[in-house]
Parts: sequence; structure tokens; C-alpha cells
Amino acid sequence: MARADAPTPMMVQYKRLKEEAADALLFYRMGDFFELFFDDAKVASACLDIALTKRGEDSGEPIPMCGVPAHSAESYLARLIKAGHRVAIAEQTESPAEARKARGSKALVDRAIIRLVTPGTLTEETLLESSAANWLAAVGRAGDDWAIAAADISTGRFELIALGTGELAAEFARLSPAETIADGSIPGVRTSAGKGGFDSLAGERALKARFGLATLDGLGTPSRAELAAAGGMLAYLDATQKGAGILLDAPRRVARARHMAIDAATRDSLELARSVGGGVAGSLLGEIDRCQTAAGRRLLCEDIGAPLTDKHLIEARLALVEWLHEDAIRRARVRQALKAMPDFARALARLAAGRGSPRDLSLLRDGLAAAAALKAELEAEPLIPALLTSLLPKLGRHDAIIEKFTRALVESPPIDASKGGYIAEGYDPQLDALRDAASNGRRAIAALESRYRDATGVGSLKIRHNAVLGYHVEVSAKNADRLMAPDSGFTHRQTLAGVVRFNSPELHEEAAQVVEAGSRALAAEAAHAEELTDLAVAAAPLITATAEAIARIDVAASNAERAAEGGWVLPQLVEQPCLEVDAGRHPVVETALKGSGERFVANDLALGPNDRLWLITGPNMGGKSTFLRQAALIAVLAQSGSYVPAARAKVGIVDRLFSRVGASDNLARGRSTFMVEMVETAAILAQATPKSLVILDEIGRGTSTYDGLAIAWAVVEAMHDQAKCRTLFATHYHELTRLAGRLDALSLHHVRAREWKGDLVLLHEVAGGAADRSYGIAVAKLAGLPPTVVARARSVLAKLEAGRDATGGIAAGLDDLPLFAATADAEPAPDPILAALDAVDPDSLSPREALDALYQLKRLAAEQGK
Ligand SMILES: Nc1ncnc2c1ncn2[C@@H]1O[C@H](COP(=O)(O)OP(=O)(O)OP(=O)(O)O)[C@@H](O)[C@H]1O
Repeated sequence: MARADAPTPMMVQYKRLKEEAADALLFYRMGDFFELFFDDAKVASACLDIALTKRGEDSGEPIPMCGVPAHSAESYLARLIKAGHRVAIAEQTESPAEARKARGSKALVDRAIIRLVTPGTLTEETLLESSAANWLAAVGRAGDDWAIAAADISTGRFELIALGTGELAAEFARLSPAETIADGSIPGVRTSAGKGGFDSLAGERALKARFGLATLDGLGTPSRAELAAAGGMLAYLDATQKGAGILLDAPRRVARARHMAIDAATRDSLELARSVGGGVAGSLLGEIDRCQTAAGRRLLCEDIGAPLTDKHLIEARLALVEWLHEDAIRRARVRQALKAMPDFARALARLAAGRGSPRDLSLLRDGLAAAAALKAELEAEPLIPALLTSLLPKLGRHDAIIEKFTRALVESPPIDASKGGYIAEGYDPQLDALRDAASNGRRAIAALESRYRDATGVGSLKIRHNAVLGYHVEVSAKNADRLMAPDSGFTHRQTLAGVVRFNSPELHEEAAQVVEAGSRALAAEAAHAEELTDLAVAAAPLITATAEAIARIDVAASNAERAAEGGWVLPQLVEQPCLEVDAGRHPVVETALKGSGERFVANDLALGPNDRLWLITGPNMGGKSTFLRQAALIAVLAQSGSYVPAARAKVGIVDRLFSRVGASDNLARGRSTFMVEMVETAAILAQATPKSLVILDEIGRGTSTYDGLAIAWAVVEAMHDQAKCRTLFATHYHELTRLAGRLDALSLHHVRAREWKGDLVLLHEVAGGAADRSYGIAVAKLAGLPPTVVARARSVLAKLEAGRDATGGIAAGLDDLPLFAATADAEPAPDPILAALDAVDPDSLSPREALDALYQLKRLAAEQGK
């Protein structure tokens, strides 16, 4: 006999599965519920706000438990995943009857983990954001080479991106993965452990096996780091999907040099895809999105996050936008056609993963049909731009699927396949016959009911159906006696409070026929659904290409629509480092102002090789930040292939974009300190090239006046003399305007303001020259500071200014400073060997890393000739 405290067989099974699930919460299927036990139950009950109960004991302790109904598990999963958990789903792999038959009456039902649900491996509509890609990123490394493999299995995209060490962060900022896996930790990136496979040989094997390739030459010979990343990715997908099919295209290798590099801080400060509040509303993306399809929205988000640097590619996109912009009727027709387009890329991914529904089959049917209709419409147009010519063939090619799916499926099939009813009448004569038999049987049962009423004289007699008894005769308790009589022809089945239930041989026979025909019809429908799914999955690469082509057309139409709404202009792209904008506007601020009935003041900008650094002064609230950001947004929009909010724009292609906001401006976000600001400024100085665009907004403000001014001064000089990039620098340090006399590619500008009858009027106009004064007190007055405080501040200011005039002020003596270039070497360059030694933390190194470090030191010494 088992000892009283010995674990039950179920607990043994549970613990084995939990060990396999490791750090994921285990959803353990028991009948109609998924149950969670032990710590999992505590975590889930707190996260989901559901009751925590107890069940049985383990080592004398009660076992905490909570559960969620299986039919609504998806919504609970969504909340757990959102909260950062991973969930392993353990399903029953046999029915209790099968278990009893195989292993005796007390046999435990077999269970197995059929899937690990993680943020990066989702395909369910309810778990995904429709307007963003859902990337799973795997990081691979070979020596100093890095790579990211990125897969979005909700649409089948798969990319390989080779990177240098310093480029990881920017690439993560672009992708913004839902989940990142790696072999070990990576500084600055939140990762979770992969499932092995992170080496180039395993990667090569896995890629060949997955895509049935004899050689990888067709993929453009990926680097070892790329192979390692791909290996880690494929191993993880295998481990989490447990053999379920997933949609995955052959990997595309993405050349990073083709995108404008934008780091995370810049994305945040420019609010490209998310506003400071975290939502899309109020961001550039939210402002320009006029997409009609979810796939278009995802692509627009990507385009804005990764503007191109290849002039020809940008111009190809712009030509399509222009074609849709110039003809409003054409644009309206295309957008109307796009509106009917369901998100069939994700429907296909669900079907491939075995999680598709009859509704998904119909989404595919409708999407492909709409794509074919759009193709016919566009082909009829004269003079089609080159990009569209290359997209059009991808829209067709699905006639056979459309024809078959249209015949096979009802107009709007249900999401739940279990009750059938999704295969159309007339598609399969045998199915129709089964359905007829079932409905004849139901009619016969109805006839039986009225016959029984007459025969028994019980007018309220009913024939009902439930899951336990099947079809049965039901009468109220007071009428039961008549049917209870031994010769009545009825057999008693059940007595409840008010009713009594019976069976009869005729009913039994009819019911058996209905049930039999019904279940055979269901099986026939399921077989058809499987065949249709197989057809779709076999055509997956072509369908994915169609979905991508539709998304590209949608984005172009969205850009054209937004341009037409706002009177935007087609930018001219050039290779020379210039940025000329006539009457430029900030799209988000302009819309916000419009909402409150105010007018946005358009401003000009003209940066070029001989005038590449604009120093902008002027009162608080004068519009400096807005002016700076609009310049960056115009470059982003232009290079992503969009019109820009201006009357004219000439954009010299920007290779890297940087935007930094001084510490004090950013405090509300609770992350920016003076230290962060300085670290980030250092990063810009290290990375900016003459083709970069840099926006510095009140850098140096978060410290004492002297330190801040000194830092701002040195940074402006370095931007001018070293980085030599296009720079906009907004500042409150008027002393910096003295730099105009020393730096020949720097010019002074200010946002205009006027005092009128003692009040400040902010004109929001950018004009040449420095601001005459700072108007800080006038702005304070505007903001409602009490008059007594304002008056006091004015008298303090008068004293300070008198002192400054007497001594020359804080900038006295700056004019005698030697030029930056002459002093740049004043700080001796640090010895790289000492720096490398300093970076080594012996206690945290593995023997292997220690050996690597030693090799690196030897190499550095050799390079130094030491
Ligand atoms: N060109 C413009 N036309 C109309 N209104 C504008 C314009 N630029 C800015 N504004 C308005 O002025 C407000 C302040 O602008 P912004 O933050 O750019 O000023 P700032 O000079 O950077 O101020 P601070 O020095 O205090 O940071 C904006 O929120 C907007 O409402």
C-alpha cells in the first residue's frame, strides 16, 4: 500500500511536466479547466485576480491551486503574457475512456506539454497587437561579429541582420522585439535563455533542414554569427511549438547600412512610434496613419522606425505615393478596395500553426479575392510606377484557392469549428445527404412529440435534448403517472424537482440516427477544413508575398492621403549633406494646435555644408524644441518614403539621426539625469558622421551654470570641428552666441518674441541672429507667477545684470580661449591596454572569458608595438 504522504500519481505527473516547463507557468488540463498549482497558482491568481484555493496535500502541506476555464483560456493567457510570464500548456493527450481501456479503471490520463506560449511566439488574434509586428529576436555571436535573427511567426517573416558590437542597441530599438533570446546575457539588452542551438554549425544544419536546402548559397551565404542566431531561433521555435507547424519564410538578410540608424533615446525623444505617454496617439505614427489594413499599419510602423538611406529605393516609394497623390479619385478607389481587406497574413499563420478556425479560412478567401480585384483595378490604369509594376503580379496567382474556398465555405463561417455549419451546401453531396438525414430525423422527432401528446393526452409533453440523456421525453411531475404505467411504452430515466424524464424505443431509434448523421457530418466538415488548410499552407510563400504587396500599397495610399489632407510636399532627396525646408511644420504640434483653434507658424531651415550648425536661442515656450524636432521628423518622413509637412524640402540623405533633450526637460519621465545626458552626448560625438543629423536641445542645463555652459560650449565646438554633421542646438546660454565669431559653419538664430504693453507675445517665428534677451521673467509672468514674485525677480535680475556688466559676466574671458582644434589633444589619450585591463572584473570571468581577455590584451599590445 502506498504511504499516506506518498505523492499521488497525478502529482508525480504534474511535477514531471512542471520540471519540463521550467520557469514557465504550467497550465495543467483537467477536464474543462486548466489548473495551476503551487507557486504558479499564487502568481497566476494574483495576476489574474482569481480565487486561490487548495487541493490535496504535498509532503503534508496543502497545495495551492487556481484554475481557468479551458474555453476562455485565451483571455487569461493574454493577461499573463502581457504581465511578462511564459505559459506551458499541458493538454490531455487521450480521453479518460482511452486511459481506462489501456491501463485499467484507475488509470491516469496521459498529459503532455503541447506548446510553450511566450511573448515572441504568439499567433492568436486576441493576444497580438494588430498594428505592430511581433518579433522574436535571437542574438548570435562569432568572435566580434554579432547578428540578430528576427522572426514574426504571426506573419511568417524571418530576417537575419549582421551587426558590429556597437550596433546592437540601435537595432533592438528598431525592432522593439516582444521577446529576445540569447545564449547568456548581453549588456544593455533584456534577454531570456534560449533552448540551445546558438552555434553556426547547428544553425546551418537547422536552416538546411527547415527549408529543404542543400546549400545556403541561395540565402547569400550568411555569416557565422547570423547562422548562430538562426540556429538559436529555430531551436527555440521547435522547443516552444512542440512540432506544431509554424509559418516561416526563408530568411532575408537585411543590410543595416540601408537604414537610417536611430537609437532608442532618439526614438523616444522624437516620439516616432509611441508618444511620451506610451501610446500611438500623439506620436508621429499616430499622426500620419491613414492605413486601411492592419498589415499596412504594421508596415508603416516599420517604415517610420527604419527610414531608408538608398536614394533610389526612397524615390521608388515616393513615386508610388505621388501617383496616388496626384489623382484623388484613383486614391479613393484604391483605399476603398483596401478597406475590404482582412488581416489574412495572420489568418494564414494561425492555420499553419494548427490553431486556425473556419473564420480564418474565410479571411483568406476574402483577402485573396479582394487582392485580385485590386489588381484588376490597378492594371487598368495608365503609366503605372515601377514599384507598383513589381507588386502587381504578387496580387494575383490565387484563382484556384479563391474558387475552391468560395464554393466550399459559407459566407461568414463561425470561429468555433466544433458545431460545424461552415462548409457550404452543394459543395459535397455526401455532406448534404448527412445533413438531410439529420434534419429529417429532427423533423421525425418533432412529429413524434405531437404524436405522444395526443397519445398520452399531456399537452405540455416535450421532447428535449441534453448532453447527459441525449433526446428524451419530459413531462411535469403531476403528469408523470400516465407515462409511468408499465404498458405506456415509456421507460423512466430521471425524476427532478418539477419534471420527470422518459425514453421510448422509437425516440431512441430516431435519436440514434440524428446523432449518427450529425457526427458524420461534423467529421466530413472537419476533413474539408483540413484539406482547405493544407491547400493554403502549401501556397504560404505566395500568399505571404500577396499580403506584403498589399501592405506596401496601403502604406503608399496612406502617405498620399495624409499628404493631401495636410498640403504636404514631395521632398527632393540628394546625397549632399544639406537640409533645406521652406515653411516646415511639426505635424503633431500642428494638429494639436488646430484642435484648440490656433495656427501653427511655419518656419524655414537651410542647413548646408557651409552653414551646418544652427545655434538657436529665444524665450522658453518660444518654439525652439518644436522647430528642432520638426527638422528631424521631416528627414524621417522623407527617407521613409512620405511627403513632408512643408512648402519645399530638399533632404540630403541622413545616415544617423540623434536627438537629445537636456536633463531638466526630461525629468518628468524620471529617467533622464545629467549623467545620462552626458553619456548620450558622448555617444553622439563618437558615432556622428558628416552625413548625420543631430538635434541637441538644451544640453548642459542639468548642472550648475558654469559647468553647464562650459559643457555646452565644448560640445558645440566638437560638433562643429570633429563630427562636422548637420546640427541644431537650442540653448538658453546666450553666452554661446559668442561662438559665432569663431566657428565659420555656425550661424545664430532665434525664436521671436515681443513685449507689448508689458506682456510677452511669443511669435514662434525663427529669425536670423541671436535673441536680444531671454524673457525668462516675462514667460514666468505669462505662466501666472504672482505679481509680487515677478516684481521681485525683476529687481534681482537688474542687480545681476549690473554685476555682469561690471565684471564681464560668466563668459568673461571666453573670447581669449584658444581654438578647440588646438586644445583637442590637451587631455592625453587614454592607454587602450590600461583601459581594457580596467574593464576586466576577474571575479566575474569564466576560465574561457579570462583566456579571451588575455588574448585581447596581447593583441592590443601587439597593435601598440609594445
Ligand atoms: N511654430 C509654432 N507655431 C505655433 N505654435 C508653436 C510653434 N512652435 C511651438 N509652438 C507652441 O509653443 C509651445 C512650446 O514650444 P516649445 O516646447 O518648442 O518651446 P521651447 O522654446 O523649446 O520652450 P522651452 O525653452 O521652455 O523648452 C508648443 O507646445 C506649441 O504649443
